Amino acid sequence: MSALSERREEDTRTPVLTAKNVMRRFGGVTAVNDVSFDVRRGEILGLIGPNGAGKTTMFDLLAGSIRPTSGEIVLNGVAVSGEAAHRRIGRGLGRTFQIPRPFPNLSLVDNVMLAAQAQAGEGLLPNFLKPWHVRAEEKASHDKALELLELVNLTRLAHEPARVLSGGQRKLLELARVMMADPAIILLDEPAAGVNATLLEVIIDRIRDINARGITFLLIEHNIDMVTRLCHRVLVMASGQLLCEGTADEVARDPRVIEAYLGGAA
Ligand SMILES: Nc1ncnc2c1ncn2[C@@H]1O[C@H](COP(=O)(O)OP(=O)(O)OP(=O)(O)O)[C@@H](O)[C@H]1O
Repeated sequence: MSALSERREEDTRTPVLTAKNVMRRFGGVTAVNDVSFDVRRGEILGLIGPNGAGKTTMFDLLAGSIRPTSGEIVLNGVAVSGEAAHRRIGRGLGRTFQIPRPFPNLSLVDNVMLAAQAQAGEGLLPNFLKPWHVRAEEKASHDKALELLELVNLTRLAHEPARVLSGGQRKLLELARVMMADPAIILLDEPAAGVNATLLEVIIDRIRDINARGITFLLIEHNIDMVTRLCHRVLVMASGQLLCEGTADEVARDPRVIEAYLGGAA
């Protein structure tokens, strides 16, 4: 085997994202307590657990909106715990939010293009110095935004203002926005929440399609049907800790998981 192909093989085996003994306290509350896991390259990994389990805090830690009290986050082989969220986007991490907030009066295509600008941290000076370069970049960005809107079935609405979108369509737009940065991994926060049954099928279908292009997913989801249909593997959190992992069927049968959900409901 050549050095190059060995390197490639190694790359595909390196987890995209790793949490190592991650802990996060808020005052007296330990929201995430000594959690370790890998997100394997190419998989769709689910993160489930009852309310208050620490899932959103874990996402915030992975994406860089908050720092761990202790422990380490490794993204594509690089320790990133001290790095800001926008640096992690540059390293291939995309994140969607439970309640997407597009610019309501801008068209869908402008919303997607703006995501790229925000991600590149664009300054005024380069634009002033090289206007022709900027025009070419804008054209490429516009074309890419249209392609991504097609990928998420929103071509028909590309030039409509984002305010006309339903909750589910906003989630699809968010997916297109996140794809502008060519992520290696996308963290999806409750993609099924507030989405009608028809659009849910479109979202499941689109996530599968994007995953088939080699993009890894980690998703928080309360809709167990969606988790069962989409996820290759599932992690369960409860009271800040990782309770177990397995296929959706395995974790659904695990007495510790049943107890955690029943305990939460009591
Ligand atoms: N900024 C904060 N300040 C204080 N406590 C917090 C903060 N963020 C989260 N917590 C606490 O940390 C714990 C975990 O919350 P988190 O939102 O991560 O859970 P979750 O699993 O995402 O819940 P849900 O499914 O309801 O969204 C909870 O007890 C919560 O009250």
